[in-house]
Amino acid sequence: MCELRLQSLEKKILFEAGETPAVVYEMKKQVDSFREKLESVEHLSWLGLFKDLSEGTHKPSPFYHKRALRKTREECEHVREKFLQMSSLEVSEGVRQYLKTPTFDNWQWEDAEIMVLLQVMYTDLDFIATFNIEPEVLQQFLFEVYRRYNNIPFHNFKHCFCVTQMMYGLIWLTDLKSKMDSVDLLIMLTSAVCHDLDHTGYNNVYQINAQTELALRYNDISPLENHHCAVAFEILERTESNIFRNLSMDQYKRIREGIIKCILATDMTRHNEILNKFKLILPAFDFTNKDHRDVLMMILIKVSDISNEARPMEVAEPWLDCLLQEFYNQSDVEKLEGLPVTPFMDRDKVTKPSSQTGFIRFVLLPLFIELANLFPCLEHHIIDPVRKALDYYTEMEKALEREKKNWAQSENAAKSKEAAVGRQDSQTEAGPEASKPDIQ
Ligand SMILES: Nc1nc2c(ncn2[C@@H]2O[C@@H]3COP(=O)(O)O[C@H]3[C@H]2O)c(=O)[nH]1
Ligand SMILES: [Zn+2]
Repeated sequence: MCELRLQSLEKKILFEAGETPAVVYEMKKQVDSFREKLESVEHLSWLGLFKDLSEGTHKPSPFYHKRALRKTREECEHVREKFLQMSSLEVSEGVRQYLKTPTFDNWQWEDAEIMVLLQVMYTDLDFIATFNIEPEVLQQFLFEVYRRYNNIPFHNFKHCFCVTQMMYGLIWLTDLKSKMDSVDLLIMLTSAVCHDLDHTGYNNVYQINAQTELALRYNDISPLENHHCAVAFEILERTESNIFRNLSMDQYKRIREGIIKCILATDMTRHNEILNKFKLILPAFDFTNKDHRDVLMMILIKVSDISNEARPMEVAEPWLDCLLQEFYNQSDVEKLEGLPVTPFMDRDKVTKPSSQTGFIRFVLLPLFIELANLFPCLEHHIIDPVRKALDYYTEMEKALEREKKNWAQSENAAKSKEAAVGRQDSQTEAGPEASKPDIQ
């Protein structure tokens, strides 16, 4: 409204005075800046900073604007400066060891520090020395990766870090350094770093149903995963951020093939296909067999990708809140746009515990158990916490059911009481005659 009025005023003045007066120019600037502020902080509503006025009315309301996902230049420059300042500092031995465990708490670290921790992983796996990666190139690569993760609730830079950190932890816990060569390990870590680049918070089903640019580009075949992978190689195309620039052509080819395989394996529609392949080779698993190693690498990135529940409850639970925010947002948008609504994302159908008990029982545990068949030490590190989480959410689900039942009962009791009072009132209103038995 305000903007329209300004436009018409501006036109009038331009017509009469020949140029835009300073006062109108100033007002225009203020309107622009206010609009920008509104759009760029809209996504923060999931933090509870903004009230959703439609709450309780079941009116769908997307909580972040599709245009406001990208990081601003200022934000990136600020983090980059901090990262570069910190990158020369020595990270203590205690932190380096902690970084190798699934109990690591990502919420204690800000983005610039996370970039330093990623640098530590490349260093401590000896990649810097083995593949002759220059520190500035690794820093530029990590910065480009940071820049191309969007400001969305779940598939953001912190998720990229968690997946990479779990992969890093699994490599150490299972002593993969003694079983696979450095190229494979480099493929695994870098795939984890890049696996969700430029995710916009809307899954493949949405991309396909909404016929987005990505779905059109990739013919509905894993549009997101293909995109994450393409963005990874866009970053690696540039000499200044190409951490593989000192490798031989053959090594580069092998790494490219490996990264593509790993990132494409994160499409959950391929879950059963990949898990069944792994189950088939498991009884005679052979680390010298390339096909076996390839399947294991796909399983490891899949496990890392969905491993939040393998972490301590204080770390895992906030991640579930973030995931549900992203799910609910997608289903709200689907409702608004008249697209089929993805059932497991629908706020009218899914609760926190119902989402988790099903996911843990039917997806997480069956996958994790197979990996632990190959590496029994993982039972304690990643399966025990997942079982605990399952108990926790099963209890929460029961409590919720009880509450629903109690609520329904008290609602019914209130209704019958109201009805009884209503009957009494109507009898009194009709007067004593009305309550007399009919004697005719
Ligand atoms: N319900 C539930 N789904 C999860 C969890 N972690 C990962 N996922 C799902 O698994 C999917 C893995 O691939 P995506 O990142 O596309 O999207 C992820 C979510 O849909 C979790 O803890 N709970
Ligand atoms: Zn992911």
